[in-house]
Amino acid sequence: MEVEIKDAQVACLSGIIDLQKACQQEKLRFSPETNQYLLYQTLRKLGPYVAQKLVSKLVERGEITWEQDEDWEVEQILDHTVDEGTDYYLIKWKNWSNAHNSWEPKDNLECQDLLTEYHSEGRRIMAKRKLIDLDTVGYDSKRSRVDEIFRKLEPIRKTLSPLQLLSLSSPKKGGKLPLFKGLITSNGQKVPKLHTPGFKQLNPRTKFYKQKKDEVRKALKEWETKLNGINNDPAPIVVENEVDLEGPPENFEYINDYKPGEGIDIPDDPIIGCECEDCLDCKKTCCPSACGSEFAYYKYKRLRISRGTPIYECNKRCKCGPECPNRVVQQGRKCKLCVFRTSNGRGWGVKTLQKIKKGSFVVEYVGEVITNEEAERRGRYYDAVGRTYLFDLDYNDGDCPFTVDAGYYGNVSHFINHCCDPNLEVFGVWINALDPRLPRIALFSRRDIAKGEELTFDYMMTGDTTNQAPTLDDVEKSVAAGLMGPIVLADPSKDSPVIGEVDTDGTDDVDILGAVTMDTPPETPISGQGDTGDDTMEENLPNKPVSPRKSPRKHDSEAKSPLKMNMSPRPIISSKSPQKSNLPTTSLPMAGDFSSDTVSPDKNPSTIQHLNKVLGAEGDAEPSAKLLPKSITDQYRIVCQCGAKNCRKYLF
Ligand SMILES: C[S@@+](CC[C@H](N)C(=O)[O-])C[C@H]1O[C@@H](n2cnc3c(N)ncnc32)[C@H](O)[C@@H]1O
Repeated sequence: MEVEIKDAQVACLSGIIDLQKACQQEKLRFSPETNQYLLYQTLRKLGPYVAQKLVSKLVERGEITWEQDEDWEVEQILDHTVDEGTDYYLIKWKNWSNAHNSWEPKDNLECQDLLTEYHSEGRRIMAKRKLIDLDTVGYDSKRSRVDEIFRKLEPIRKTLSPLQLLSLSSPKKGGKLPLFKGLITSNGQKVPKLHTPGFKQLNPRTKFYKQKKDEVRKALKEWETKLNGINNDPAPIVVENEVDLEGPPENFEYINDYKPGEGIDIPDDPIIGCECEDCLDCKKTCCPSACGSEFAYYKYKRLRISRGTPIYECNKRCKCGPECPNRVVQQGRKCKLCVFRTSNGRGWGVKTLQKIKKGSFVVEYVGEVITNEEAERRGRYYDAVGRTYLFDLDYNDGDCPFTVDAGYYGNVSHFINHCCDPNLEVFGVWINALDPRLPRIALFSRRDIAKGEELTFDYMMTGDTTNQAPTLDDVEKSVAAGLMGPIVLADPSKDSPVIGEVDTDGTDDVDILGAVTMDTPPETPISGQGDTGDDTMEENLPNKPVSPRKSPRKHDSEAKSPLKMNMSPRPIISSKSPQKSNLPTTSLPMAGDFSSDTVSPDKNPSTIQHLNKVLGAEGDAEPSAKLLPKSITDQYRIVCQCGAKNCRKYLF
């Protein structure tokens, strides 16, 4: 498919280089905002180390000039390490905060006096003492470095194009970049630094790396304990990073339930509940039916409804007790999950530490419930940093007054990544809050999931119809096969429907009842475990719609629009906005680990204050807002790294 930009034609999935070349051929130029945006994104993708090298090369060639200011003067040497025969020093820069301290190779330093002083006995002891204060600053330094490079390009970034920058890294032209010396001079000559290995580039065999890794492990263990102290689900959370030196995210607070944002009231007092003796037996009068929907679960507490059907669970006014088969999401996550560091640049992810049967409730997506307007505002920031945690509650045909933001307050679902072929499915659930605009978001397994598999859902929730309710035939087959507890999310891509069975193998599993058999048994009793009773045929037939009694709005399962992540695509060529589906993108040639070179929302000084700073009133903006003006931040697209065969290439 092609996109038309004035007279030029470029393939819609063009990378930045092709796009720029095509534009050059057609004598089209990027608008300054777009160029600026692309330049910033390019620097981020390259990471501070490579970016600095390339910028230095341009300075050296005289193609750009560099702001000569008071930066880059060594104030103090704080530490020393040797990596593969090269001496590195941890530098505190004059007029820069500790967050900008960096490791520099000896060759780049021209401050012999300070080096001599450092190596004198007394100085070393002082430096060691200081180092303790600096222990936590390392994670921020890479991001800051890219921002600083970009900031210092300010006067010339309208003329410097990302293509010009990237062309320097071509092996044909440059070969190995010569080491650019004289970076820090004591005689006033200041040029960009070049050789600054960040933590992730340090050799994992060195003493320094190992020391840092131990610190990260310790910090993650502490974070895990903290999370589990707050988590009130029956199953615990494990945290693991076998990939890099990323520590616990900052500015993330664990919560168990929705946190109402400013001016939002989440009702918690349903006006009516059911009077059933046994909710399964009186499905026609129980809560789901009264709300015009279907009974969502089998007695085994696994789904019997198809994608898009609203779930109404029994609530606090209902006569039934906690064992009621219509109380599933409200009983919390029963599956032991692990927050782990992904190895392909997707940051953190979540994997299951137990097998999960198809149709089981896995986890709820919680966060701050905010208004549409606030979501728009925050969305600009998330777009700019290439991450989003916004989830529109647009259950009712695009009418979306509320959004859930799990960016700063969330549970383990905050870390669940997107996949175009996901193993989780999103359902809207109403329990004690019956306001149709305020469903809870529950993630259920859409197929059997193996122990250790990463959990994912489709952020776009596009029109995949593979998850349908079972046909009567499916059910008859499963009953005839003597299998108990038919799981209803039949997968038409397979010859026969997938059937859930009662687990008897004693392995870690979410059993047919949606309850868990774990290494460590859950604290709460597992209700009805081992119940092998069959569901009736009638139970598997779709309920006839009845008039809503309890909920103000009846949901028509045919016409619903699914809940989905809020990631609005925007044009990158700012002058003319092509149609959404034809937008070019910022796919860059180097796939960088975003943890190391992007601005991350969880690295910022505070949550709302930070957002207010970045997105605050026009003219009153902080420097970071200048880095990413609205016109730029509106144009971000994230390249999907899910690796699925049917990958749609972009996260939106
Ligand atoms: C809800 S967060 C998921 C957790 C996130 N990985 C983290 O470290 O906090 C969503 C963000 O994760 C990243 N992400 C999730 N799925 C991805 C995918 N398939 N490909 C690339 N990035 C992905 C994107 O930056 C996205 O905006």
